[in-house]
Amino acid sequence: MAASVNPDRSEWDVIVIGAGAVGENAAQYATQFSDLEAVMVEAELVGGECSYWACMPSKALLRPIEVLHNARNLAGTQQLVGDRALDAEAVLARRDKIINNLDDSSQVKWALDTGIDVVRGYGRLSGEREVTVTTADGGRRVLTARHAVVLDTGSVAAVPPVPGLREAKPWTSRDVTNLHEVPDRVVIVGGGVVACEAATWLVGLGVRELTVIEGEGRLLAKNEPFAGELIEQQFSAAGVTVLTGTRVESAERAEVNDAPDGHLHGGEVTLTLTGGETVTADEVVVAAGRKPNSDDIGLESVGLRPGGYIEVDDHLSVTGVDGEWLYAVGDVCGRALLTHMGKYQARIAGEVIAARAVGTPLSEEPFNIYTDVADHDQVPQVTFTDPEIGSVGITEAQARDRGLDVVTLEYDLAALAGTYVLRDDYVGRAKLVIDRARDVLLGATFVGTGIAELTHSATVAVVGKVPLAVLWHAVPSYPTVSEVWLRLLEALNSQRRG
Ligand SMILES: Cc1cc2nc3c(=O)[nH]c(=O)nc-3n(C[C@H](O)[C@H](O)[C@H](O)COP(=O)(O)OP(=O)(O)OC[C@H]3O[C@@H](n4cnc5c(N)ncnc54)[C@H](O)[C@@H]3O)c2cc1C
Ligand SMILES: NC(=O)c1ccc[n+]([C@@H]2O[C@H](COP(=O)([O-])OP(=O)(O)OC[C@H]3O[C@@H](n4cnc5c(N)ncnc54)[C@H](O)[C@@H]3O)[C@@H](O)[C@H]2O)c1
Repeated sequence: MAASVNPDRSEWDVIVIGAGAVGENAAQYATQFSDLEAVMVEAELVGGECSYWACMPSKALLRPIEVLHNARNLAGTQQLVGDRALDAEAVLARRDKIINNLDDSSQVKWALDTGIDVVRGYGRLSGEREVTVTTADGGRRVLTARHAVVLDTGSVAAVPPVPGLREAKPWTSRDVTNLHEVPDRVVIVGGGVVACEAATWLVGLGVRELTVIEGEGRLLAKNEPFAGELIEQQFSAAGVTVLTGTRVESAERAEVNDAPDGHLHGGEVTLTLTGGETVTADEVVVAAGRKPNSDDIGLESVGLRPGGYIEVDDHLSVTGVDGEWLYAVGDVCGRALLTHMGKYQARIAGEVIAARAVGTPLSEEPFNIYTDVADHDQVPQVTFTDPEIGSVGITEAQARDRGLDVVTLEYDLAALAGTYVLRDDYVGRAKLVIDRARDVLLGATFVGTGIAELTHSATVAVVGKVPLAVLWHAVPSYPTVSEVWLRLLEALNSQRRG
């Protein structure tokens, strides 16, 4: 949908460069309770990576796999589904519906209906409060902001500097979430969140030979160690080869093509690994982290160095720029590369912009709407593997690295009545990291079916610094997975009495 904005208009109160889910929130929060007017400049699709190439398509692909696995592992439904495979075509069709066939009309309509303008084109800062937009036809449009410019330019998949890898035109997260053909043999470079989720749906969709190569000593290295270990066990049981502590030395692909996202990018590809071992596959997926989109957005025009994550303060103002007019939110600020955290930052930035525009002082009280608290060690995340991983706060290793005196508790989730009825072969584990002196939770990790929704209870406990003595009175319903709270607190009580 073409954005219906007066082509001669050049001034708004707020300009947001990048209309990802995060940029949309920044524009909304800056304008909804103020007299400010905002425009979003978008080079591709309004809704950004999350809506079309990341969260939404990936979760659309994973959901049928989870349902099938649950049905396969439950006497009664097991007899119905047997070992039948998913209807891959139907799963891909549902994925396409969920991403609106890469059509952003409904998101543009939302913006315009909300009173937020949209300018299509590539935006670059070209001075203080000034953005120059290059349109698809090569035209240029200079926009000025009366109050603020917000950078929400996101990130792209980082391709490690391995000889031959870039030339092999590997799949990235864009291809693997938008796949249209299911390769027979796949090798994934990286063993983090993107890799583990993608491995889950690739196997579910029928990839016959899958190898995951992770440079660190374990999968999902940012989580508590048991999370990656449980996922590795599940992958091995599904026939996936997991090579940890292994790096790719070189890649070779004789035939490459210009096929669009999600189609094979050439003939077979061979990766040579540390030690000289080789892996050959029909497609290679690079899932080795992200790179911020900050190289070519005009940062130099306001005295900042291009490239890298853009540093912000807790009001999401870009540091090193005077006048409190430049903000950065979402992946490009590097605080937490997650949609929900980016949107939280955007809500803060929007409120700050609206307040500063009318001279309202920003509250310095804890837990106000103008200050980023959660990005400091209170970030929740759910990884939708099978089993799922939910975590919030810091791990035991992070706590100990900071010299904190912590108590840890672990519990086998399979030992609960709530999980016993959920799935016949339940596999799962929970861990709490407790600050001994303050008797509050610093971190929690749950691995298991049905834990995604449990994660928020831990987030409330961590952010609210709920004393464990108080948590004892938060009684979990029976029989639910939440009963793990009771078991963990019982374990703590016995430790203390013991
Ligand atoms: C495979 C995958 C799965 C994921 N799943 C989850 C999940 O389940 N949950 C979760 O919380 N997070 C998930 N993430 C992370 C999440 O996608 C990102 O954190 C989120 O998209 C960041 O939002 P953003 O608005 O900052 O950036 P983006 O979504 O990247 O949006 C940036 C926008 O800016 C535009 N843009 C860039 N430069 C310019 C410019 N110069 N001018 C104009 N427009 C520009 C881009 O076109 C884009 O639309 C996933 C990521 C991947 C890769
Ligand atoms: N469910 C979710 O919330 C979800 C899902 C997907 C992605 N994300 C977000 O997207 C971001 C990007 O995910 P990601 O998985 O790309 O990054 P990541 O940082 O989580 O994992 C990348 C992994 O690749 C490994 N690696 C890097 N270079 C390598 C090499 N040359 N050889 C082998 N291994 C190598 C790293 O050691 C690391 O473990 C994450 O920060 C995550 O927050 C979130």
